[in-house]
Amino acid sequence: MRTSIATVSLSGSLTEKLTAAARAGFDGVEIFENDLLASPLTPEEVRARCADLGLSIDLYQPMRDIEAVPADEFERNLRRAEHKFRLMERLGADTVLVCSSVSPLALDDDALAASQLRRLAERAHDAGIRVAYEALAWGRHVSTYDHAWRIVEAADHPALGTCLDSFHILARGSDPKGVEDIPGGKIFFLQLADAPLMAMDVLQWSRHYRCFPGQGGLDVAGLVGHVLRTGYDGPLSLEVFNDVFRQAEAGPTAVDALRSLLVLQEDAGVSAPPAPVVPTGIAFAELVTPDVEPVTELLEALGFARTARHRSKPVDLWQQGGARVLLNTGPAARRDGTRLAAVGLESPDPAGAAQRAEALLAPVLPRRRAPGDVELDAVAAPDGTELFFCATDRPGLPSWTSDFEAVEHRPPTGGLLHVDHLALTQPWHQFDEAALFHRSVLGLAAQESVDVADPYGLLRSRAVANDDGSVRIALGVGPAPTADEAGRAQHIAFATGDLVAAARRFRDAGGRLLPVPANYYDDLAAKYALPDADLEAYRELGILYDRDAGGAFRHCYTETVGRVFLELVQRDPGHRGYGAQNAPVRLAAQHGRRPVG
Ligand SMILES: O=C(O)c1ccc(O)c(O)c1
Ligand SMILES: [Mg+2]
Repeated sequence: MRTSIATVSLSGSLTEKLTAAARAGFDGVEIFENDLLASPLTPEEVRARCADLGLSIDLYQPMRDIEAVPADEFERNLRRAEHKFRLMERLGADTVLVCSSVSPLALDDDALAASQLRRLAERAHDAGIRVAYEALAWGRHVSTYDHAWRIVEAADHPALGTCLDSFHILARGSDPKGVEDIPGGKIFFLQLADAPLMAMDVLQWSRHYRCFPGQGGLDVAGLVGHVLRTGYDGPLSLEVFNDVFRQAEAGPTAVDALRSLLVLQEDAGVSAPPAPVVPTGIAFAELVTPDVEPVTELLEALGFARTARHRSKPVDLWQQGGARVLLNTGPAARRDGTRLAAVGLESPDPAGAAQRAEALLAPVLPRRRAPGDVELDAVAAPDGTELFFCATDRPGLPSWTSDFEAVEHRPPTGGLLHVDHLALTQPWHQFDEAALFHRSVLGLAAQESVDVADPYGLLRSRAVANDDGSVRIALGVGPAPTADEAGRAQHIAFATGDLVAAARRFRDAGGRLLPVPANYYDDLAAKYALPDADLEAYRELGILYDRDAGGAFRHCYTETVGRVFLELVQRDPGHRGYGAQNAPVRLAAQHGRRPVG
């Protein structure tokens, strides 16, 4: 279907918005009046710019406070509308949005609303324009889509139809099934937005928290299904008012937006991109570091062994059980400091996973980095983390390990089994985008997002995982664009069957665990009836404890190197969490310590 986006959804000047929409691949735009008023371009120039960019102008919006007013007021409104119709002719836009009145002058009189909208439609018709009447959820007398439709039906003019907006419909809790009672030809326009579920005033909710479909908690795909069953064949158009997107760069936001529409069309059953190929494990986590010594010391104290070296690049493979860490000391490392730069995802079908990613607009990375390297499918996540779809020593598929040459090593010793989870901190303006990306591109399921108090702000965290928990990624976002190191830190968590033993071994090998205040253990003793010996060991080692219906979660942390720290985890098989309850204590402890390296 044709895709469109309202200019209000993107940041920047009108020109920047149009360019971003076109580059992302949208077919058209809704021109938001304020964007035009603030633009130095004439309407003719905007029209030409859109034509150059291959964008149609699908809607001009909004006209406000038109209908159900006293006669003299309505005459003034008609005059105002005539001006806008002439402007639309210059723009080459043929559909105008009229939102239900919020004016104190508006009367609760449907017959009056219908007759005045009919007169407006007659004038519009003469100008070759169609009027799409939309119920704002906070409209003074008309606030539901079915009410707006009854008025349109009563007005009965070919140039008058309705505009449906998923936010207004779903935020009001209207039954969307009734949409199917509207003839598709009378639905002149369809605007789409999602929103996180919040208990707040609907106007504030709409103006500040709308997000792209799939990023919030509304069933936008279900609504689209109802609309399509009417025979509606106009564009799917995004209209998102959002405080974060207003500030974020328009280019990436537009790509994010189009991805949401691609996923929405898949969910609504109108398109079938290559199916998701859900990863079945973490093949490796790659750290880049300019400062190899502290990282090596950490890995050695944890019992990792350096088992192999890349044939052509300064990359070492460190291994212990099924946990593999690549340590990259190449040029990128000197640029950005120690960070988690890439993740190898064990994939049942690496090429299929890459096709899915590409269809959903993920930037595809070169398959072969250097002559002689194994060809690997890889894409970039929104935060720049490289995701490799790969196979580890599986028959019939090239293994990424073939690029590595074994080196002599002592056996690994630390009792670590595999990667329990990865925690990737997202740029502050890309949190919702990241969750949608990991869910849709990788086929992972997202848990609810949780708020975590940091001493200097609030962090949000949302985990995505596959069914058996062999891939778990915690996406976090810092409190502000300028979050300090603790707020921006990433980590790798390794699973062990015996955390107390693993932590002791690490400490005895010279590793430093993040100390946890005694107050925490007093509280833990009050909360859970833990055996004294366990509590003593936890206190001694800085082990944190959490429990849900599925069992216990014990974890502790190493010190931080650059942006990265490591976590040791002992997870009961049924536990689904990540120790969010303990995160404030961990963050406070980390703020008190400067990272090494
Ligand atoms: O918030 C508003 O005023 C507004 C304007 C136009 C729309 O289409 C809408 O959904 C909301
Ligand atoms: Mg709208």
